[in-house]
Amino acid sequence: MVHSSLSTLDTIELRPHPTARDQALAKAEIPTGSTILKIPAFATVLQFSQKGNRCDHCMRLPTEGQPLRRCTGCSAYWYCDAQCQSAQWQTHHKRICKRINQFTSSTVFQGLEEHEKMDALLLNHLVASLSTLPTAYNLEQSQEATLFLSLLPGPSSGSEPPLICTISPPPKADLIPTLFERFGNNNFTMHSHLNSIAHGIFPLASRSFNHSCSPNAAPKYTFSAHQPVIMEVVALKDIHQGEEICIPYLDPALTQTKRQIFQFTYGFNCNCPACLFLNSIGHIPETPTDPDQLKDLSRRVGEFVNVDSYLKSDKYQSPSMSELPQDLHPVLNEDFMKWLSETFSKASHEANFDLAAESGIALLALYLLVYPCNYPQIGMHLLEMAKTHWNYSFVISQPSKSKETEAKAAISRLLELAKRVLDVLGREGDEDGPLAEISVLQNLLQDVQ
Ligand SMILES: C[S@@+](CC[C@H](N)C(=O)[O-])C[C@H]1O[C@@H](n2cnc3c(N)ncnc32)[C@H](O)[C@@H]1O
Repeated sequence: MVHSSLSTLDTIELRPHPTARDQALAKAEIPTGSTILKIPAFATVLQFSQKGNRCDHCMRLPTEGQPLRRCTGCSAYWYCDAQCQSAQWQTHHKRICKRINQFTSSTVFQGLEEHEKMDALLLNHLVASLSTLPTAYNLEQSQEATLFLSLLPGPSSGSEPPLICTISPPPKADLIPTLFERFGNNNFTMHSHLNSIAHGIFPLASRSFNHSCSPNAAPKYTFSAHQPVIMEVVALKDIHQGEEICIPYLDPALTQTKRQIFQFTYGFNCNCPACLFLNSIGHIPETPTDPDQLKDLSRRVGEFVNVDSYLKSDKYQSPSMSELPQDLHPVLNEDFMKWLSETFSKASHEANFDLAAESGIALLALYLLVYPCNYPQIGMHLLEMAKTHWNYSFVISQPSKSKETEAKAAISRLLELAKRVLDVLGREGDEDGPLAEISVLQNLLQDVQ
């Protein structure tokens, strides 16, 4: 049975899928950049690295002159102001405030891996909020709760984490395992400008979207005062009526590890063209260690992908991964992307411009090969390339007039491409993100004499 909150959506409808139960199909034409679904988080938990840096409720960073206020009961949760604190108190904090410190310092909790600790806290936030329903744990009183229970369980999640809150009456014995077996399969890692900050539950999105390594849509997260985080699923390209809408469950660049993660965490094998091709290769050759061979691979992947044409022409079409010749298969090794990314970053910071330009182009080529067009990683990298070019041309060196004109044109093109890609997903996450940065740089570029 399709849940009522889904049947009322005017963008998608669920249809049976051969192996994934259902799939979300576009009800009408969906243009690039449109919002397909917009929903608030049902339960969230901040990553430990973000604790005390962001509000535990709305997840915004504090504004200048207004430090976060700490819960005086437990000292373990931080809020923008009384409104955020009160909202979270009502939804779940009142059930856990007194016990949270004892819980997090217990040997059971301390013995968990980092991600298990996050799951434990998220589960507790979820259970505590179900206990605050008009009749405790009567899930029929919450559309989101019944929808969460209707989600597909993961293959095996291990033993469920301990609970903090003991509510009277306690939940039925099978509720906690039933919730927890849906965690691995359905929870989202929430991010701001590609940095992960929290985990969250968004039942309607979980019920709707299957995975693709070449997704036509992606989730973004927006923060606003006193509200739970909002997830928006945005079309990365024009989606035709009847087409399946898929999002990425994992970074498509995880060429070697994603297969295992799909099997163990999600319980399926991805049969997208890229995964079928990667499976057909079997073992991806090691990345060479010889610097000349690495340089040669970097140059040739750029040629294969035709990065020059991407940078110059607006009619660029990236080649399919399956066309990659055998002698270039080592570029698909995750170590190669890691090496390129580290080389680019180090060279940019050390103002080694030739190396930064060379590795930056090769990394862009690899991104064009593994990511679909308009994927935010591509836009973020184009912005980094523009900033590196800027630093070299206008901060570090004193260019001649002709070199300056050349540099301005190259930087301006990189910024234009970065904006074009990032505009598709649109503003998300924290204030002053990459789109704001692009606009500042574009204005500054106009001022360069
Ligand atoms: C978050 S749910 C997606 C919604 C699901 N189709 C449903 O009907 O509820 C995730 C589960 O859907 C299935 N799934 C998602 N993407 C898939 C894919 N590309 N191929 C096969 N199964 C997939 C897997 O069982 C996975 O664990």
